[in-house]
Amino acid sequence: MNKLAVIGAGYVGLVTGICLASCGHDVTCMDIDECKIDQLKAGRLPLFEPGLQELHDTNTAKGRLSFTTNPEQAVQHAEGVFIAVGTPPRKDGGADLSYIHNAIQSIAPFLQKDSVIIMKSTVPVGTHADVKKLLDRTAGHPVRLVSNPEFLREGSAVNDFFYSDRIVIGSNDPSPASFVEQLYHSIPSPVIHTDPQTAEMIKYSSNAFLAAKISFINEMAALCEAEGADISMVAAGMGMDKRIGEHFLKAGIGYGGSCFPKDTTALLYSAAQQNITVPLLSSIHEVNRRQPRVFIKKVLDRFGSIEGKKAAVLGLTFKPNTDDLRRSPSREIINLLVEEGAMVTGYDPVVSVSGKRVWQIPLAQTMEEALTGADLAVICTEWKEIIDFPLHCYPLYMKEANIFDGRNCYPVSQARGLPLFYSSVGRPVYKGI
Ligand SMILES: NC(=O)c1ccc[n+]([C@@H]2O[C@H](COP(=O)([O-])OP(=O)(O)OC[C@H]3O[C@@H](n4cnc5c(N)ncnc54)[C@H](O)[C@@H]3O)[C@@H](O)[C@H]2O)c1
Ligand SMILES: O=c1ccn([C@@H]2O[C@H](COP(=O)(O)OP(=O)(O)O[C@H]3O[C@H](CO)[C@@H](O)[C@H](O)[C@H]3O)[C@@H](O)[C@H]2O)c(=O)[nH]1
Repeated sequence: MNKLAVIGAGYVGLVTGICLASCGHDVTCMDIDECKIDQLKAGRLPLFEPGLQELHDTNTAKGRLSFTTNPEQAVQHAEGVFIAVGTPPRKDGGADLSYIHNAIQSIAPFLQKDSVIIMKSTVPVGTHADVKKLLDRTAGHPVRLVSNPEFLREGSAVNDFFYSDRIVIGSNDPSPASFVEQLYHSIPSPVIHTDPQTAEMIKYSSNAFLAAKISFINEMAALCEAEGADISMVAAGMGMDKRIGEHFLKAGIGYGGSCFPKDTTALLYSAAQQNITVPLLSSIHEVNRRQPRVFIKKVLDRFGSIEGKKAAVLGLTFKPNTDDLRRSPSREIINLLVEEGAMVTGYDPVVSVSGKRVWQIPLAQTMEEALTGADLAVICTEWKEIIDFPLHCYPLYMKEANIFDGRNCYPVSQARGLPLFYSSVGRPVYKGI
């Protein structure tokens, strides 16, 4: 068992720290955000992630987890130090590495001579070499640095950590690489060892490929609508081919979140820096950018104008089982509805109860409240609560049950015979009114 530090107690930092504590390691999580650390010290997680609070409580009780804002305290005895700070997009699309640089500068003076720094943050190819130089210079001695990108998904992060499809370890030196591998010894996932730049590239290529699957299926959905085919069945039929695979073929209003949008643009930026044309990559991004507007056109086609209409937007987070609103397609959908003059009320199973004020719109406390008196409902996130809310209940609350389902939550057959209008993505429209 090892003494570890995690720098950055955000999504990845907390999942990494708490799960590694569950593997038996002694972990200190450090963040510059005092509110976050105070909250963590008081036993509350600053984010919603199924299963994480329970693991946090167990490991805190066992004395394996602690939290601090002090970099020296975090790293002075640590054999391994994970860097998990953000790498948000800059205006030009490139990744902003200033948080990485600041984190390195704050910890380097306090590192043990033989400790291993492990890069969990998603960083552009080539960053490893630059960070290594910065580390050596600031620490005043050579520091061992390993690239260890993270592949967890929000909403299923705990499971993804313990049952990861692979653990990628990028290093030119076998000794720190095997140190990192043994940290994960209780996790039954295959390990792939590469050089650092290949590890960095695996992360970006994986996200770009998954984003490509989504943009591809969304483009096919548009064709399905024109031809009267059903994208759900098309995806099922395609996915049965093992070479294609069934996952990430759900058509909808496009991908959001803190990763796909920023990582595809960062890759585009890197390609431009290298003077390499990447038309496929550009299209993935472009198709996704257009997707909310394509969806709202269905609303406008139905109503002509939505000026003064009451719209309920169901689901605000970028996907279910998280409270993360970063780059959520719901935001663009809401902006477009408001731009067209609609009066929007939002509902989200997690955000509504949090008491947060989101995007300047009123939030209802229940789905029924959001739907009451509405002229149209737009489903943006496939929360279980929304899927479980039967289609036949919409007309009970709405002024007129015009439902625009951006996540294909219901089988179209469920609409049959009901007094409602049901339009989804890539599937036949049902006009019961
Ligand atoms: N969110 C995901 O699902 C996910 C999955 C895989 C990889 N990633 C990558 O992991 C990295 C972190 O993402 P995230 O979603 O956890 O970000 P986040 O914004 O949730 O958390 C980052 C944290 O780092 C802290 N921080 C900033 N500067 C610091 C410093 N100098 N010292 C200590 N703490 C500092 C911030 O206060 C914040 O709490 C990114 O590179 C992201 O691309 C994210
Ligand atoms: O078939 C699909 C699958 C996903 N999405 C959307 O794609 C976005 C991202 O979803 P998902 O990938 O499940 O969530 P993230 O938590 O953003 O995880 C992605 O980004 C992380 C950060 O890099 C990686 O670690 C994960 O492997 C990668 O899946 C969400 O808006 C989803 O609604 C679709 O529209 N259709």
